[in-house]
Amino acid sequence: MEPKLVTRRSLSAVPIITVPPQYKVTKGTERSRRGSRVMFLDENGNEIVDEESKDPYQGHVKGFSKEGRLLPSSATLNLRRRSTSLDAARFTAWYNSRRNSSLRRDQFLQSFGKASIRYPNLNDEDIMETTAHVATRIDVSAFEAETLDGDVLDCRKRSQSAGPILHRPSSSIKSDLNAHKHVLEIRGTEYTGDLPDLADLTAKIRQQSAKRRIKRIMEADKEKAEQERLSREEEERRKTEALKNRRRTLKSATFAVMAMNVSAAGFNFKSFTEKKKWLAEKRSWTKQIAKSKFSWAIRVVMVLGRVLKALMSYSADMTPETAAQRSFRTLRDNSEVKEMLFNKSLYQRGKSQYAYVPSWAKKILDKPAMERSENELSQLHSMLKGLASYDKFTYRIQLAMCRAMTYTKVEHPRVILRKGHTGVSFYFIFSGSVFVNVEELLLKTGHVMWHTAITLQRGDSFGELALLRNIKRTASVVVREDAELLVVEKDVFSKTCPKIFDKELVDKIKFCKSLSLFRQWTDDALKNVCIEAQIQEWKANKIIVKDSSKEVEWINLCMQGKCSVIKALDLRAQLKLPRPRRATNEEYFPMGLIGRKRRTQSDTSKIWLRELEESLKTPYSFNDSNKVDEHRDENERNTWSESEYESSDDEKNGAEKILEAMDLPYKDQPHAKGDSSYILNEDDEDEEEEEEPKQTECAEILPAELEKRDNNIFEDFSELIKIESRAGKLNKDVVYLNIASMKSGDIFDVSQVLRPTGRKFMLVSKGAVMLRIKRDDFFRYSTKHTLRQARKAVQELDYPPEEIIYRSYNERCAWEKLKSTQLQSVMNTVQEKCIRHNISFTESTSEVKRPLTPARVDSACPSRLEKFDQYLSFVYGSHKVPEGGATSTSSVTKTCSALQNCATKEKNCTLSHQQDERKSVTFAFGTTEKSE
Ligand SMILES: Nc1ncnc2c1ncn2[C@@H]1O[C@@H]2COP(=O)(O)O[C@H]2[C@H]1O
Repeated sequence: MEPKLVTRRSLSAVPIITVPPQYKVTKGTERSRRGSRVMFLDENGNEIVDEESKDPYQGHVKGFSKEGRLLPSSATLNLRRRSTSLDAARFTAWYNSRRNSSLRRDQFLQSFGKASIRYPNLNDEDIMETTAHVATRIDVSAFEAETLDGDVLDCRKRSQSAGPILHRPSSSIKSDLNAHKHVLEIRGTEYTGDLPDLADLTAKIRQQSAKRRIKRIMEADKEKAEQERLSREEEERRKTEALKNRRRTLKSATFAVMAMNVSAAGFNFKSFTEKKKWLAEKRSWTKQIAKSKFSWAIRVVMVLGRVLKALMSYSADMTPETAAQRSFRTLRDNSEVKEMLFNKSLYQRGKSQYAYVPSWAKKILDKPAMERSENELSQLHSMLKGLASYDKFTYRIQLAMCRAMTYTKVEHPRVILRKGHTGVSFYFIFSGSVFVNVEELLLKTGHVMWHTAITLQRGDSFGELALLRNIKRTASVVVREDAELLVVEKDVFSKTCPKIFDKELVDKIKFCKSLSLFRQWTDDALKNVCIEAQIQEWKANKIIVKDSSKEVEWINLCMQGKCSVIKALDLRAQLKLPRPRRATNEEYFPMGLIGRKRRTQSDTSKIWLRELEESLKTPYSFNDSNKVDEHRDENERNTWSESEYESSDDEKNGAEKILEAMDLPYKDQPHAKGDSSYILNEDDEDEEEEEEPKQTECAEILPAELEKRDNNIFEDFSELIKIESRAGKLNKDVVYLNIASMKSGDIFDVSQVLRPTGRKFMLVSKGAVMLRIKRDDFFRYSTKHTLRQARKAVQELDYPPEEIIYRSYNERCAWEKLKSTQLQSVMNTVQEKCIRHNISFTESTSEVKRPLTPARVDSACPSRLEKFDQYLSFVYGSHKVPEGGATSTSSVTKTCSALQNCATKEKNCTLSHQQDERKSVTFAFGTTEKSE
């Protein structure tokens, strides 16, 4: 008997239960009671309908046919439930999971228990085929056991005699249900396929359904949110629209009202324009008033500020000094708290150093020596100034080295020099650091070991020994940190530099010998002082010393050319002149101080070297006739000559003197002289205290800034006056007076050198060559006797005291005033005459009506005075000019006699007490000196 395949869509996924004849079907399962309808189909697949009610039969089947007869035992009843969507979903999940397993399709169908399944993925015909031969074998229990959890029957209740019972298992039954066992039990050995794991299946279905549910919920939420958003937007749009409409309506209403008003009032275009104009004017007045009020307020604030400032300064002047202030001032004056005070200049100097060689300097250093311009050399020189080893050379040697040096960069751990090699260059370290390694003989063990003698860093130099002593390299130099080196070649360093040094030394000694200050000095002492001394050339108008009371490190002597000694007179401060400070002997005679300087040179191009050597033959021509050394013993003076000096110095050539000036602590060691290749060491233990090189942090400075910096140091005098004036247009309280001029052989502020007075003078060059001697050296090599002599010699050279300078200035001012008054009176008389004679003075069209003033006459001298003469002759010429021309007129005579008187008076009063011309005070206003 073939079961009929139910193909109706509504029943498509609903399993059909075939009831074997021997079973009774009990009507009314739990599920059916809850709504899953159970249908009974006959063997043809038709619904069994209740005879009486004509409704589909839903009661239990007790083996009756639809006619109420008992069905034959062979009859088959198809019992089916109405599907629910849940069933279909579960089935799909189940089917999918099974399909993916290794279960064969027929087995699946078998295991599922039905052939009457319709599912889109299954071919109807396939199912038909399969179900045809399996349907008979499948019983209700098998289906029930395999079907979804809700429909699993409790097979334990089943008995051979009892009919199948369709009911929902209770949860307790479900929990310990072991379905596959029952399936096997039911199926016997016929079934060989995989058995579904019900727990897995259930979990999977639940999981999937939960996921779907969540997805559905999320989608619903999303949709809801979207809808809400849309509705909100719509709402807003509607609101805006409404507002717009309202405004539009309002506008049109207002316009209508206005129009009505205007038409009612009778609009007058003229009055409207006037009113508009008036309103604009009113606005501008208001603005102006506000502006003027504001400027008034500013002015008031400024005036108040000034008043307050004045009051503050007045009160500061009037406030008595507190005890603490007084004691601090005393300490400061006595230099006892010198270290405590912040030295700004030192700080600035530190800042201006370079960390690395700047690119512009590298460009210059790349050029051949001959192509480097003077300007470039001075830029290089400015950059190198401050390097300790560079500063030890004299100015001319520094310049020679600047012309010749090259740049090189070496990286760690390169060996720059090797012990025993022939020396070819001398090196300055600009950045980085190097080890100097020497071979050391340990006397205790007899071992020779390499030992780092020193770590050299920025500002140090090396490689001089082999060049100056003409020996092999005495040590190896290895790069410690990547280093930038400035290299000076052997020719320049060992030949030219000593020559320059020798030449300069001879000049220096010769010059010093000609001065009274060094009259009593021995040759050796003089030579020692001169090794350290420096020759410097100065252009006109450069400030050599800005404040003599502070810059006491050097003694300045004029070798050649001229300089002016300037006193900046602060007119406000004249009433309380500073009391000269008396220093202790120790402070000003530091016999134990040590100071050093050095000189070197270098280059590649031989032409410039030859030129330089040629130029060395010309000595500095300092003025011997001007020397103050009038009382000097003629014989003693004659004993000194260049040739004698040279012959007396045989044992020390220029190179050795340079080494001396370089002040190297190791220069006398045997290895440094080439006598031994080892340093002898009695200690076995290496005590290596490596000093960390201090790298100066600083920014790169461009040449322009460098120039500026140099200008700050060696300022222009005219610049200085400009700067001073800038503060308050023209600073009338400070005047610069030229109190003396220096020529060859003069010493600047010599009294300050021997016993500082704290007086401030400025030294300005008019184009000069100066010799700077270190003050410490001067005192180190001088004896009591020579000092006494020096003091006596320089007594006459002191500058006039402040009182005298001040008085001279006042007298000069009085004279100027008198002069101008007299001139004015002459001018007035002349002008009166002109007017009386009704004659116009037609000197030039632009000056016709302008009265002549003394200032104008003064500024135009002498041409103006000539004109004045012409004018007088014109006036008197046409009306009988008296004999003798203009000068014989009474007024002019009167003027001349007045001028004469004034001049005499001035002459008398100008430093009448000072006979020496050095002490005459002339006046410098700005850079222009007004000579009498
Ligand atoms: N003991 C030392 N301490 C510091 N530097 C040294 C010492 N010995 C030699 N040098 C330097 O190392 C350089 C090696 O080459 P030079 O001999 O030409 O010059 C040498 C000096 O500049």
